[in-house]
Amino acid sequence: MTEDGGRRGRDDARRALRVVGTAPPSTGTGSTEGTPHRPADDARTPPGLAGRRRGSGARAGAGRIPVYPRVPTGPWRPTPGARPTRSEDTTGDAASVPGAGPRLTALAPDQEGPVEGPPVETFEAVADEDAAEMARLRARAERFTPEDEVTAAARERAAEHGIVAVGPGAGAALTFLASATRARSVVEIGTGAGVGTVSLLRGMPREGLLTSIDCEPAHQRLARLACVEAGFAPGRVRMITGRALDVLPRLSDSAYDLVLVDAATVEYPRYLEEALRLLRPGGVVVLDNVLWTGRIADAARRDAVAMALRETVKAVRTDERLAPLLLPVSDGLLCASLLA
Ligand SMILES: C[S@@+](CC[C@H](N)C(=O)[O-])C[C@H]1O[C@@H](n2cnc3c(N)ncnc32)[C@H](O)[C@@H]1O
Repeated sequence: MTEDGGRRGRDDARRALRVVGTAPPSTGTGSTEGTPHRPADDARTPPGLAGRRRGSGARAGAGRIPVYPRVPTGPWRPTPGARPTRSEDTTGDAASVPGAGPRLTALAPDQEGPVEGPPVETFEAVADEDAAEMARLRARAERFTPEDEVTAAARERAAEHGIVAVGPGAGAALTFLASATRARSVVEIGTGAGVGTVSLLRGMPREGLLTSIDCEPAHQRLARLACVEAGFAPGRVRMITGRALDVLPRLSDSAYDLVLVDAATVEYPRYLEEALRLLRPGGVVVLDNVLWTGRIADAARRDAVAMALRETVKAVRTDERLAPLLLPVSDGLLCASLLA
């Protein structure tokens, strides 16, 4: 595609985002739904582990897991055009970054009340009959690639521990993307019970290394078990325990082929920025749960999760450096490749 063609397409995409106006703020239900409960030790020197930042990131047998107290947070605000500040000093071991280890749980933005702000942009409305037909097609696509016993067991453990694993369709898409891009170095933000981890590893070449970040060590134990059951050597995965936004700045610029985002939804805009910094040209970022079981399209929802997801979707659609694609599998897999 020519540059003009690319720009025209993106202009169309921008127009397709509907400005819905200032919808009445949702009151917040106190529910944690929509904030999927998303979890240092590898002797291998991973590709891209920091200590050697290149440039400034200028391109633009686990038991039952206890329920931990929520981390109090201030209200989330949209951050148009903002880049997170990162310490210049990024030397050190990513496994010992501040924030590693403490017991955290995903944020509960719905409990923080509505977010005030500019008019909401969301997806175009779809006629009911179209939606019903699409739902049927999606259900078929979801069952097109049946899961094996290993994945089914990992999924069951995820459910037992309250972890929202990637859906079957999304898992198949991850294997496909890792294989099609021959992804040798992959970052997974949100290890969970390892359903996504195993899906990615199955598509990666044998020499590939997957770096997986989660703030819950217990979740990472479940994921390790899933990897062992799937027959992957421990050296194929580097688990880093810590908060994603503490760990990610320590990974090197332009060193990764694929980044999967599946942790705290309210942090998606910042994960996206980090992911674009980590990717090499031609690399692919994949964000799970962007359709949020359809709730993202409801303009009346102005809570932090909805706002963060919309901000992320808009950023991916309008960034001229990216070739975006929304796969309506599972809960919505937003993909984008970084144009070379
Ligand atoms: C939706 S689950 C990931 C599911 C995983 N992809 C799978 O398929 O099994 C999200 C994970 O992100 C973790 N998480 C939530 N907030 C986080 C944060 N701020 N930093 C790191 N991990 C986080 C949770 O502990 C949880 O294991």
